[in-house]
Amino acid sequence: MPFLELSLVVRTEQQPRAEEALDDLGALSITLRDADAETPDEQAIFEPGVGELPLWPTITLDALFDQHADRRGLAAALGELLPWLEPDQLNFAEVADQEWERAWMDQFKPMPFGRRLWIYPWNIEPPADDGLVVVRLDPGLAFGSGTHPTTALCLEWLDGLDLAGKTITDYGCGSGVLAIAALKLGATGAVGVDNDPQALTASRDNAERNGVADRLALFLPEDVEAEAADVFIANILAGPLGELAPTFAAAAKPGAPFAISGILAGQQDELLQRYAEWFDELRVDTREDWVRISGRRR
Ligand SMILES: C[S@@+](CC[C@H](N)C(=O)[O-])C[C@H]1O[C@@H](n2cnc3c(N)ncnc32)[C@H](O)[C@@H]1O
Repeated sequence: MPFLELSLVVRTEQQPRAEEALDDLGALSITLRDADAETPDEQAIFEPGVGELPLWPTITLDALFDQHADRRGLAAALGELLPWLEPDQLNFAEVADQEWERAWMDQFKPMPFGRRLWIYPWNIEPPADDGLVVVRLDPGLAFGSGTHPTTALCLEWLDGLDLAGKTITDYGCGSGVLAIAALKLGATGAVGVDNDPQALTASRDNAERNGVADRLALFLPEDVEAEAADVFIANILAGPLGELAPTFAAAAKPGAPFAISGILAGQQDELLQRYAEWFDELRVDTREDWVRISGRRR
């Protein structure tokens, strides 16, 4: 399937906001490159999804959209989200599906999180060891392989909970990695929510791959039909986390442990204030430049 690629050249300090805007507009994947690199060999490529903050002075963000996406509409919406954007910072191209989005899978190795949990690429056979909880994953174009610090923060938090017999809601499920990990750690049922239909497809495929599809219900945000859960987790971005706080409060049972991530260091204070309306025992944990807030529904 070919894609529409929107490339954006920005200064380093503009990158987080530009990436958030592309994500909000529904980019299927976002890759970061050094805009000043002259040869492909010099162009270190960051993993898809929300990126780190590289030291390059200028950065090219390559965002993939559905091939039928409206170029003019995207350019106008970006102009509203990023008022400093000049037309010459933007470029559209059609790209063939060269499976390039999978090239990074070669770098994707088994990774441990917490005491028992491991994420394995779908094409590597895990060892037979009853003490390990293994999630087999093919993120495809959806975000969530475990390589990003925010996913890692969430996986470690899940590994530290007693999930036996519990239900969980994973809001912004991406590849389904968190919901599937929770099910493999003992949760009886999970709800995954994402506003990207491609993420729901990836979550379903991964749930099948892990033999937990019958315990995972998947919804677009507008279609959610689910009771409040025993545990709640959301790894999105600070903006939507702030807006969705009342939705999350309603989705978590009284006393439910909750965690949110996707928060850049420095963005946590406003969220702590907002979530204190519904959640207690709030604490902040950090990994690289990213933050996880956890606590308990009042
Ligand atoms: C950073 S990824 C997290 C994926 C996975 N849960 C993980 O931890 O790796 C965020 C996901 O949230 C979804 N998302 C962003 N804004 C959303 C919103 N307002 N409602 C539902 N999903 C949203 C994106 O499509 C994306 O799949």
